[in-house]
Amino acid sequence: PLSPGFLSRKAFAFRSATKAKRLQSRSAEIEQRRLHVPIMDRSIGEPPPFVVVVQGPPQVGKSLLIKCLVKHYTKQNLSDVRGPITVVSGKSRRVQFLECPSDINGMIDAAKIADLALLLIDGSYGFEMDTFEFLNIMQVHGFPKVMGVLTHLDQFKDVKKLRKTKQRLKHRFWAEIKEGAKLFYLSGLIHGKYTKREVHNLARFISVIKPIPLSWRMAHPYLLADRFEDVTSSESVRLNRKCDRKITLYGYLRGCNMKRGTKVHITGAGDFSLSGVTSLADPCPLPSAAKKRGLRDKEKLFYAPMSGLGDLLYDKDAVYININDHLVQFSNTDDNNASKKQGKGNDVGVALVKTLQNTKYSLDEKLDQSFINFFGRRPAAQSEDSDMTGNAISSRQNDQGEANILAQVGGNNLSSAGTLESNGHSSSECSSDSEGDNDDDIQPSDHGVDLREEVEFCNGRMRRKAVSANFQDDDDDDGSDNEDDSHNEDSDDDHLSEGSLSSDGSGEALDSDDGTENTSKWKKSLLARTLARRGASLMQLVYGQASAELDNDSGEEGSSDEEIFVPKGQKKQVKNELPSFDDIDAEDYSKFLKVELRDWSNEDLIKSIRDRFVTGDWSKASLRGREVDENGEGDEEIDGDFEDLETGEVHKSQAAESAAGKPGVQKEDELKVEELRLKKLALKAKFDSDYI
Ligand SMILES: Nc1nc2c(ncn2[C@@H]2O[C@H](COP(=O)(O)OP(=O)(O)OP(=O)(O)O)[C@@H](O)[C@H]2O)c(=O)[nH]1
Repeated sequence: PLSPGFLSRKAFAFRSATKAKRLQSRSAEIEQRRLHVPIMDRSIGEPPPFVVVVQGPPQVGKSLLIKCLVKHYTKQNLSDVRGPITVVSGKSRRVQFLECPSDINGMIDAAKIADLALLLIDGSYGFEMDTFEFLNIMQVHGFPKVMGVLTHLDQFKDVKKLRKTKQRLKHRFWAEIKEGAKLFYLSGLIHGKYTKREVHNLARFISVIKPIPLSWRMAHPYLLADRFEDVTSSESVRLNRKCDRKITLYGYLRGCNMKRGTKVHITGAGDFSLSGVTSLADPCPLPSAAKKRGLRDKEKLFYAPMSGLGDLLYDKDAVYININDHLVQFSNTDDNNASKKQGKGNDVGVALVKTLQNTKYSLDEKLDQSFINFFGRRPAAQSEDSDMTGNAISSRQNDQGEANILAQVGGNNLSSAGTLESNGHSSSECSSDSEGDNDDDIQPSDHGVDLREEVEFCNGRMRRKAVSANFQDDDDDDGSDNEDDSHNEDSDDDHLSEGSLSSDGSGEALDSDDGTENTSKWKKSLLARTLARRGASLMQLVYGQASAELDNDSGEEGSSDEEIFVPKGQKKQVKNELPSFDDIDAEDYSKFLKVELRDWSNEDLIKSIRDRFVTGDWSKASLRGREVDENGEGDEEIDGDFEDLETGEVHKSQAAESAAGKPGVQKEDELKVEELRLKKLALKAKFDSDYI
């Protein structure tokens, strides 16, 4: 029989007051969050282009993908991917592609401005550490939309194995990012390019993705410079090569408005004050806007000044027309690949003339600067002038502590990869067991984490494989293949349907609130790895010596042990590099960290700042100070003169005494002293008459 209590209960009603309260506050919180979601202000004009950062380990196909996408949108062949490339991708949408450098500093910079990150993964090799490092960095800067792209899938000869690998990588990608995160497959190359159909589908995906409004970015003005120019007068550069430069930076302003005179931080260069901001004509307007202006007969669909693509350059007060290099054979351009454009190969004569154009110093100057090195030791690296070169997103230092530590090891590996790359990109199998230095497992295994870094020599270079305990890379096992991957064999329609699904926000972004069962432990592992490295002594890593000797090197100048390890010139340079108060860039506060403190027990130093604590005439203040002093017997110099009222003795200042030789000055001083004395006598007489 049903109890009366049960009958009186309503369906879906709360039974516990606390639970009801909790749910109520949660729904109120969700509502508030919805209300406070930052919204892009479209009233000012067209929104700036959507930034797509293409990231991946070296040689994964980043440049090729950007070239293919640019070709898809603009029908233009891009010879070189340099700097941001803006293309019109739809009636009311522009996309700015940016290749993320393979070093950690570049990754940090790129993560700050990415609206969408395309994570390129070499399907034939598997996940590499670069991907996880980039994910970790993005987590710090506000997570944008993320999409994985698998390349090098044509290296699988066996269809079955390809299918299995795709599935394995997809599940791992989901586990690392989020269930349902989009992973795109680029099945191979045709005539050295990705297939048109796949590029088309990827472009459709990119166009449907909406950027996540990140509150910090919405509240701060920032711009990705797509062009920069040094406008310092050549005369001042000639007089002083290290003079303060004036740089003009061009780019789309994002976030909010920038104020005139505000301070800006340029990544890799430091803090600077802005001398002016000007709005220019849009170099890559939307088709609708271009029509309205009616100034162009041909729609311009791209803008990539750093890559040398495009014929017009917009300046503050001028528009420049680029003439193709083959039309002006010997003009001095900064395009290194100019000869390639001609399609005739490298002509010796042309190359000679071009090198002459690039000569900065005459032969005499070069001879003056040259020196003979008797020993094989490298001279202390000369700090060359601080010219900004290349990409506006350049390397930056000392910003993200954790990331920087990763960079130390990552950088080493990458640089070694650079030297090995000259062997060429061979399609040989990984030779992980053929070399003595293989399997340098940097990761200490006693952390109990599921992500491990495995350095190995593969395809002609060093690669850092991201090995997970949960996802075995057992390519060889050809066990039962009857998994349900019919949905995974992607037809193009599959891509599109998934695309529309992910475009409503359920797909790519890593959301910390949900997806608990799929949250991977890679962040934890990276942190553990970083902490482990932090403790390691560089001395020990490089020389295999106990670091104890290093600790007391500051005290012992001529320690013979040090001289073995540190080239003399370099050691001196390191010491000189410590900035002092005088040469420090006062605007860059980060540099204060290394400042040498002054010795404030030094009497002269104290005197040098004495004036800062006194307003008005120092001599009077000093006089007052001395009058207050009861003894009047200090060793300090007396700057003013006074009369001791008790003894009637007149003390003269040293200045007055030294000036005694000059009659004019002496007279004036005597008059003053006399006047003062009389005043004091009058005061004394008044005092005596009152009290005695
Ligand atoms: N077989 C095959 N080769 C590919 C694929 N994707 C890229 N490549 C080749 O890989 C090489 C490197 O491609 P890039 O686009 O220069 O790679 P990247 O990532 O820009 O390289 P870095 O700029 O050096 O980091 C090129 O020779 C490409 O043709 C692919 O899917 N299959």
